[in-house]
Amino acid sequence: MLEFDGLYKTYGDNAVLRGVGFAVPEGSMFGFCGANGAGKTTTMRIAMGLARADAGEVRWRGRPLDEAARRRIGYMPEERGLYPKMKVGEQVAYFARLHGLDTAAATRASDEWVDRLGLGERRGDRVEKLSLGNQQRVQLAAALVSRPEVLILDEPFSGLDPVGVDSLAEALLEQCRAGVPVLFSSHQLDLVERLCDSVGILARGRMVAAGTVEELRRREAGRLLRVVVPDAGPGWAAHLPGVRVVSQQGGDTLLELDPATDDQQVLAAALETGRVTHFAWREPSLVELFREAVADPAQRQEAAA
Ligand SMILES: Nc1ncnc2c1ncn2[C@@H]1O[C@H](COP(=O)(O)OP(=O)(O)OP(=O)(O)O)[C@@H](O)[C@H]1O
Repeated sequence: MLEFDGLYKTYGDNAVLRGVGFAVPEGSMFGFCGANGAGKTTTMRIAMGLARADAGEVRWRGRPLDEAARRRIGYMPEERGLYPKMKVGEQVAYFARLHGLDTAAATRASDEWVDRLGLGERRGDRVEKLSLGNQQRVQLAAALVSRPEVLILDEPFSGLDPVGVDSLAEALLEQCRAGVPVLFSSHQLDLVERLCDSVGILARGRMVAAGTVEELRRREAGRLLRVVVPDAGPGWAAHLPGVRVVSQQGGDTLLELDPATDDQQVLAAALETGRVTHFAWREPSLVELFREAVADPAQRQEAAA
């Protein structure tokens, strides 16, 4: 288990982390989400010893991470860290040697990962000649080449085309299946939903939501109602008590109901407009869960008032 426990970090008067805690079991994939500037990179940098926490610690298999343990972590930093003049194959082999492989093993591992990430034909090219997405693949190969026990990846999918996304996703799932805990940050919530066993959403210095996507959904279940009323005017639901109109396109309306609101009253109001062709609870998407979780509670109360 990779555990983040009670992390605090303040830069000047900016309290970035205010008690961040979560765990990534071995063999599972954790999607680390949060708005820009929420503190995801800071959390990962603390794990890697690149920033110091004011309080709290990160443990791997019950022990606080030290330099030796960190050498067994595959890390992809946000700022990336490739040598532009080095050739792709040499670059990946270089990272393998940094993690303790001898020259022959490093070359073999480099060849394997360069091929698996679809860079075989670029092996002899300098990194600087590669597109951004291909440089990203080299960076990933560098994180994977030492057969790490843990993977910590800062926005590994950003900038990749769909084929790149698929090959990266497959590589990460394979690591998971081999028992490696994988933590990655991403703003691509569809990907997080598709790949991750669990998700954490960071906001206001804390994990405001964490669990499987199913658990997060259940927490919000029974709140989103889709009603299709083809003959209704645009404002038909605007003044219903305990109801917020999330979206409306033509008669296709998505409503959020307060827990105490009676759905049958909403149905009655819908019928008053004419035909009702669809009336059903809808599971929130991860994007909707994210919006809900990161929304400032004070603003939400204001909006409801
Ligand atoms: N070295 C630093 N000195 C001062 N402030 C910093 C430093 N590093 C990060 N911060 C601040 O900490 C906050 C969190 O930044 P961080 O990069 O961890 O967020 P993030 O969730 O990774 O954001 P993004 O999704 O945009 O990458 C931001 O307000 C940032 O300006």
